[in-house]
Amino acid sequence: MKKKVMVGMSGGIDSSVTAYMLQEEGYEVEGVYLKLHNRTDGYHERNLGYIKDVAEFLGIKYHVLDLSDEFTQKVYDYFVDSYLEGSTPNPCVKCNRQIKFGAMLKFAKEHGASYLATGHYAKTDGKFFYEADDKTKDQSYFLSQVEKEALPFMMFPLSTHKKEEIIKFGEKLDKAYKRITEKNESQEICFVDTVYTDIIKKHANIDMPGKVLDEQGNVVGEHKGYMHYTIGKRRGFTVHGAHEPHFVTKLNPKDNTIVVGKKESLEINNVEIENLNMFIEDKEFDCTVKLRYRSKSTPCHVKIENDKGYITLEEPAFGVAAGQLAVFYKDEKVLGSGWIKNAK
Ligand SMILES: Nc1ncnc2c1ncn2[C@@H]1O[C@H](COP(=O)(O)OP(=O)(O)OP(=O)(O)O)[C@@H](O)[C@H]1O
Repeated sequence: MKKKVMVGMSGGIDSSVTAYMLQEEGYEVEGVYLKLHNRTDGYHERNLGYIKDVAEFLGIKYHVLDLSDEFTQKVYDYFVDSYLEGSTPNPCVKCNRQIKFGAMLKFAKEHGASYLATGHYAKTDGKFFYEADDKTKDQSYFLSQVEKEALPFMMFPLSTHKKEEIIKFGEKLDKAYKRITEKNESQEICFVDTVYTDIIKKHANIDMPGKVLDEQGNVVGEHKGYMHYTIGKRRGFTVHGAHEPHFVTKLNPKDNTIVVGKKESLEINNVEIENLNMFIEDKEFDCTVKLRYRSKSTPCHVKIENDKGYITLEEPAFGVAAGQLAVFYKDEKVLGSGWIKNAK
């Protein structure tokens, strides 16, 4: 009997090709579309239109799973609250753990699927995640908080293929392919159409001018409201009499002040992390760490004690923000990750 694979279908080219490839490989494929937002602007109808075309072409069944309440609670509210608290969120990491490889995986298992496949660019052998071959598309950073129990059920068929092959496969989808590729490229964060402040504005007054402080606490300028800034930002505030660029080093939501300093004040050598998700048992090890998506990997030493991690960097990093994720790598293998609490 053919093994069943549930494919998370977004209506985009990557997940459509994922479904097609798995069918060609001989799996019984079913699709599932997650309704993640309560949008009423035709967004879901449009995506479901693309999915219907692909499903008809492949002759597969697809489901619609409404996870909007769970998504609001676990991803959207966390996103808004983080900015209110002066930290920088990573909603895709939360979504992968709780929604896509939490609730969607549960749904796949309940429907008799042996695997859940998505169009993510990453690899897994059931025990670890690895970077995708195409490093410019790699999404292993965003997957590193997924519970290790989920890994044996995950499949990422795109990760071993070149983009040209994916396009070739896509073209075979014919009419469905043409419609999918007519739509805009998907955004970085699925619920942010423009900039993050447009979302925060719906929940808080973000335009509250305040004082810019130097590292000694002296008032040196003005800003537009602390929620407009993230660590490392260098524009949108004034610093009287400054000749060199100044960067945001700290946000103080309590008194709506921001602290700025020169480039060297962004330098950090030690990072404390919490809520770790580790794929190895070691409590002390050497590896490399990414402190932001797309940042370069920095060699480091890690010590884990009482569910907290202490990272000593071998070379300084700049502009590390509380709330972002530190992801550990050994070459292409993801060893685990934790949320950044402090950096100094
Ligand atoms: N609303 C959704 N419902 C079901 N699965 C989804 C949904 N959104 C994303 N996914 C799955 O997660 C994968 C990665 O999501 P991401 O938003 O990074 O994809 P993408 O590169 O835009 O992919 P696609 O071209 O398939 O839209 C998708 O390829 C798809 O398999």
